[in-house]
Amino acid sequence: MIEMNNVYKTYPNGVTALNGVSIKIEQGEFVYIVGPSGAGKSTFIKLIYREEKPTEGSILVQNTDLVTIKEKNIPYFRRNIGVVFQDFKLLPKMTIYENVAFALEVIEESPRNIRKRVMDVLETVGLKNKARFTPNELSGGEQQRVSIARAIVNHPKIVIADEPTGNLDPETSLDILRTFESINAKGTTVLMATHSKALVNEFKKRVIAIESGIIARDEDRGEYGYEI
Ligand SMILES: Nc1ncnc2c1ncn2[C@@H]1O[C@H](COP(=O)(O)OP(=O)(O)OP(=O)(O)O)[C@@H](O)[C@H]1O
Repeated sequence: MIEMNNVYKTYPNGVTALNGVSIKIEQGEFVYIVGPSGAGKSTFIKLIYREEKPTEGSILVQNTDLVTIKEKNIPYFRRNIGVVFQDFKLLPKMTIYENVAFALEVIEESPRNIRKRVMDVLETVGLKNKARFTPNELSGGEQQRVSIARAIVNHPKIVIADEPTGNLDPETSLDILRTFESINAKGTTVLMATHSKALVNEFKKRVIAIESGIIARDEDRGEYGYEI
């Protein structure tokens, strides 16, 4: 579960990105985070995986208090969470296999387990046959599927995606959305910040709209609600 209570975030330059946010997201939900550019969506997301710390308020994620968590415990906490970015963030000199395996090697899995888990997850995203390729030999949609594989290979409870379809065409975006739906169907919470009106209005989910650092709307099966 994700729970924020009266959260404020002011960056060191004085910009207040979140201005009193309270929200509860249960395990297994699929939530779109929408809102105008600069509204605070990425900040909201970064607070959940403890990339940023709130200035005020409380945040509980998977029973971990993200205000009092010790620095040395942050890597353990992050094993609960897979993160997917708009620009994929793949390592260009590594193969697809290595990009995904890297996420496991850093947590000291045995080589045999790593091989099985990486090949299983590449199969899940439909890229088993491209394991030996490097990222620049893949299409944008395929690269995004690799980054999703990397995010889910540890079986996290929560997957967070910050504009995962921002660089992809509509057809490929649909494919990525379906991949997230199948991850969600297995019980993983999915949070997706997006500017895609088409996806939000077609695949109805909970919609949390952030505007000027506050929650402006929170609707089950909501609409995108902005003109683009
Ligand atoms: N590291 C930072 N330091 C200072 N200000 C920041 C930082 N990150 C974000 N901001 C500011 O906080 C506000 C909210 O930014 P945020 O990235 O959360 O918005 P967003 O809703 O994700 O926008 P977009 O849709 O354009 O990605 C903006 O005014 C932004 O300039």
